[in-house]
Order: sequence, then C-alpha cells, then structure tokens
Amino acid sequence: MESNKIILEMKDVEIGFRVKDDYYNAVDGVSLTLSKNEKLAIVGESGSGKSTLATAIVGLHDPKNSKQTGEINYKGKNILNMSEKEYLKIRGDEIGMIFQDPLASLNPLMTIEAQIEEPLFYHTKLNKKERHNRVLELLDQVGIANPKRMAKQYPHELSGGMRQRVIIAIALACKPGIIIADEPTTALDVTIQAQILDLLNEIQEETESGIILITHDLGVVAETADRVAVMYAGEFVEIATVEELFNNPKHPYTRSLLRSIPQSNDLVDEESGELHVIQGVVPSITNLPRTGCRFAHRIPWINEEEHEHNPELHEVAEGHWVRCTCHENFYFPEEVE
Ligand SMILES: Nc1ncnc2c1ncn2[C@@H]1O[C@H](COP(=O)(O)OP(=O)(O)OP(=O)(O)O)[C@@H](O)[C@H]1O
Repeated sequence: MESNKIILEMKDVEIGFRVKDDYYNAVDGVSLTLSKNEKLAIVGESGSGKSTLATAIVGLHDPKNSKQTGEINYKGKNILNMSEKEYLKIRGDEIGMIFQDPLASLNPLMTIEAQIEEPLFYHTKLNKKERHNRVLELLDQVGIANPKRMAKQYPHELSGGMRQRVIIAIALACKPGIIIADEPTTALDVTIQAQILDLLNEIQEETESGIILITHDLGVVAETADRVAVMYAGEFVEIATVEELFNNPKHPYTRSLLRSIPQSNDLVDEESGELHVIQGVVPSITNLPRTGCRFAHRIPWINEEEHEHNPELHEVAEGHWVRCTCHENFYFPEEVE
C-alpha cells in the first residue's frame, strides 16, 4: 500500500431495523478503517449485514425504520449524524457507489450521457460542453469502445457488462476519494466479472481512491482486495490482509468459508467428491444470539468452554484480528479419524 492515510473510520457502528415495535441490530458494533489507495473487502454469507453497513456509509437508510449509533467519520464529521441535505453534497461526489444490479440503478428513460452528466451538473462547475467532454472521457476510461455512440443510447440497449461499466463511470464522474462497491459483479457472467474486477483495479491505481468491496465471493476477494473483514451475524469475526487471511485463516467461520470454495482439490472430500459446506444459515436479526459466540451453534462439536462469554477481537499477529477464543482448538470433524 502506497499510503496509509485513513480516509474513513467506523467506530462501534450499530444499525438496527424496526420489526413490529422493536429495533433489532443487523450491524452490531463494528469498527474498521479505510485508507487512501486501499481495497478493503467485506465478505460474508447472505444476511450477515454487509449491505446494511454499505448503505449506512452512503447515507441511504430510511430514518423512520432504522436506528444508527456509533460513528462513521469522514473528513472530521460523523456520516451517521448528517442530514440528507448535508449528505447530498458528498454522495456521488466524494463517495461514489456501485451496486449489484446495474439495470435497477439506471434510469430507463434517460440516455447514458444524461445519467453520467447528472452528478457533474450537481457537484461541479463544468459548463455543458465541458460536461459532455468529461462524459466521453469517462466512458473511454471504463473501457467503452465507442463513447460517442454509447452516450446517446438507453440502458436497455446495453449488455449487463456494459451497463455495469456505465454505473462505474457515474460513480467515478466526480473523482471520489471513496468508492463503495456492493456485489458489483454478482449479476454478471464469469468472464464479464473478471473484466469488471480488472477495471476496478485499474481505476484504483489511477485514482488512488479507497474502495470498499462488499461480496460473498472469496474468489472476488482474492482477485481484488488488499485487506479483508469477514462479517458474520452483524459482527466482524476476522480482519487481516488478504495474504494472511488466505494463508493463515483462524476463525472457524473464515475457515468454513474457505473450505466451501471449489478452487482447490484438497477442499473436495476425497471419498464423496463433495465440497465441504457450512451447516446452517446466518440467523435472522430477530433470532440472533446477542451473547456469547454467535457462530457457536454452527460448530456444535466444539465445547462450550472453548468460547468466550463476551467474544472480542484479539490481535493474533500484526493487523490480524480474530473474534472469540474458539479458533484456538478448532477442527473440522472430518479431519479427525
Ligand atoms: N429494511 C430492513 N428491515 C428489516 N430487516 C432488514 C432490513 N434490511 C436488512 N434486514 C435484515 O438485516 C440482516 C442483514 O441484511 P443485509 O442485507 O445487510 O445482509 P447481507 O450480508 O448484505 O446479505 P445479502 O448479500 O443477501 O444482501 C438480514 O437478517 C436482513 O433480513
């Protein structure tokens, strides 16, 4: 990493949703920093709270149905306390967003040019001609072969991969210092996924922005990230550099996630030829155990005494944090004869 200047700092962030008359936390006390020029991945199964956190960073939770506490500090201000008016100055300007479904994120009735021009209109002083030139420059930057032609088209005329490139162009329009990418390649087929990840890597080298990449896919993490935070049931259970996480995973959840990806032969059970899968699912927010190790029920063969009563993150090596003590004597039952 060329620079370790912290540009976003999350401190004890809690985000709860109203269910009937109560609030239940989907994000439950997370702390993390993002540095300039860093690609930080947040990884976890569906329901672990990743999108809830990403949505808070871009200030898009509905205050009527959600409750946010803690701090997400950006340029000395807590995003969680900002009014919509204040946030409008930042969103799409200093913080860019790329979401999973490019079709849902684009307006079907506006040309590509009009959609890329919009943030330039609101956040810059460029005149019409300058905005037009910047639109063409951005389309070129995201690898679109004929920017002039594409600028006049509508979203339905484009392939999924092209639409995602347009979304990235919109996110980049005002040269944001931070880019939040929530499952940016999930809706795309595998070859296009690889191109979009390459594009994100290239863009980051050029812009030196900090990128938070939200994904359930460890393959995407390996391709893209510098550092990884593994999220389970609203908490970070492990934080490490990508090399450390893949070479020396500690938390039982991380180890289970790594065993469920099919890249390596030794992940496949020799006798049955099947992948090892993690039993069970992330509990819903109303059923989350709020005390003790939240992963304990998915590794029932591990004795209760191995878990902490109030699991905390422990630094096991420099910059490598693991929650709970259950990793110390953890094993997979199939490894024991
Ligand atoms: N508006 C909401 N109201 C109530 N519960 C919600 C709301 N949004 C999310 N949740 C719940 O919060 C938990 C975390 O959801 P979230 O979408 O953040 O997880 P995720 O890890 O991003 O999963 P996915 O990849 O499926 O989006 C889930 O149990 C989800 O059902």
